[in-house]
Amino acid sequence: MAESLTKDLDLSKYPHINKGLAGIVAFSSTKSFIDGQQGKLIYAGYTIDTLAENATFEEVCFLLWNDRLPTKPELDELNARLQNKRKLPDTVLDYLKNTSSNAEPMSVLRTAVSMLSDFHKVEADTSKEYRINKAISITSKMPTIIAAFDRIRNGKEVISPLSEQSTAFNFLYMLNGEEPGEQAEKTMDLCLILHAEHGMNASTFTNRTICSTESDMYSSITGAIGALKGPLHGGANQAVMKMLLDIEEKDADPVGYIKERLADKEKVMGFGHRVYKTMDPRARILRGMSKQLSKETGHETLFEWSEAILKTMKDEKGIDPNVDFFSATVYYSMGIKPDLYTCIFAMSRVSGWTGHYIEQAENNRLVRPRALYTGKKDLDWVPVEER
Ligand SMILES: CC(=O)SCCNC(=O)CCNC(=O)[C@H](O)C(C)(C)COP(=O)(O)OP(=O)(O)OC[C@H]1O[C@@H](n2cnc3c(N)ncnc32)[C@H](O)[C@@H]1OP(=O)(O)O
Ligand SMILES: O=C([O-])CC(=O)C(=O)O
Repeated sequence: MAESLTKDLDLSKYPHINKGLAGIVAFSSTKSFIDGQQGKLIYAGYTIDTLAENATFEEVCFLLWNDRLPTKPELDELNARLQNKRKLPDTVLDYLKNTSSNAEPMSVLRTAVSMLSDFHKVEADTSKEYRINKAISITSKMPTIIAAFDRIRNGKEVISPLSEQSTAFNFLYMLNGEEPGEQAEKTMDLCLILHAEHGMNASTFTNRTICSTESDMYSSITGAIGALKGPLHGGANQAVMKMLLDIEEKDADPVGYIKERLADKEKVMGFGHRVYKTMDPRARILRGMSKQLSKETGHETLFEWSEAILKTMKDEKGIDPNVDFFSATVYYSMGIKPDLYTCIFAMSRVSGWTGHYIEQAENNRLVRPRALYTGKKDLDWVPVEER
């Protein structure tokens, strides 16, 4: 029942706090469905396996923005619109050139996306088409920001985006300065599909909360990037790689390393999930990709350690890997620097965030939960000299 507009809640009747909002259903959504017991994930009707096998990232974008797959002419049109909007405004490029080479890539991405709003008039246009246009613009520019920053910090020339090819192809081209092969493009495309959407996770919730104040899409996506950056959320993928490289550097036994972490009550990155109580279906797909790529690129040891860690976590804690665990070794095998992994996650998840933004804006109510006050009340004022 809707909260009364004339009467405040009696908080004494709500003594239970759902810490971390666990189990609270705050929105309805057509974007994705997760069965945490069965390990099933659906984007707008299609299982993640169906999409991984058949879709392109651009088709997934269309699906998340329109709740249906595109026809061929619609997909061609979306591809062309994404390709045409990849170029960054000079002011954003200047920012990337002037930022410290030690800056965290996710912080740079967050600031650069926020800067993009300067180049869009704040209009009272609330049409779906207008919002999709903004979603296309942000989605198409995020890969350019990430690749340009990485090249600048390594003293390399920035590569201008292509006005053709897929998001995955163009990103790898701008990052590496050479055209990717078919397999590299396909792997990156698959990673983008797998990370695109995941219900009411922390960054999507942040994005919808900002949207609910009738703020603009750039503000929502900027906030979402900030939420994704943390190691309990998207930041876990780079933390996984840091852990594997630490094991390598210390010449440690991966099983002993993990057992020590657990004995110290530390979290092992890339494991556990608020919703999944079994293997994350994306981790299952990424595991296969990691196995194949590690073999092809001579990183089999990293894959073997990952498998040993997986078994140890299952045996010791009964906890399964999440999407961030095997994506780390997939990106590593592709030669991508670990501190870019969360940016790649963001470059995909922006499709889900913007889909949720549109959905929230079309059926909005201000997000405003309550907190149970546990402080003192009605204290007497003590002048500053007497405290
Ligand atoms: C894209 C994504 O955001 S996927 C998640 C990425 N994050 C990570 O990989 C970070 C590591 N994982 C975690 O910190 C957690 O599993 C989270 C944050 C993802 C989920 O957290 P919650 O649902 O709040 O579960 P919570 O942290 O309460 O864990 C429940 C129990 O499992 C344990 N546990 C959960 N995850 C882990 C882990 N990765 N390593 C060790 N123990 C863990 C907790 O210590 C806790 O044990 P206890 O009951 O004995 O205290
Ligand atoms: O759903 C969550 O809590 C975390 C997330 O974004 C994901 O797993 O992709």
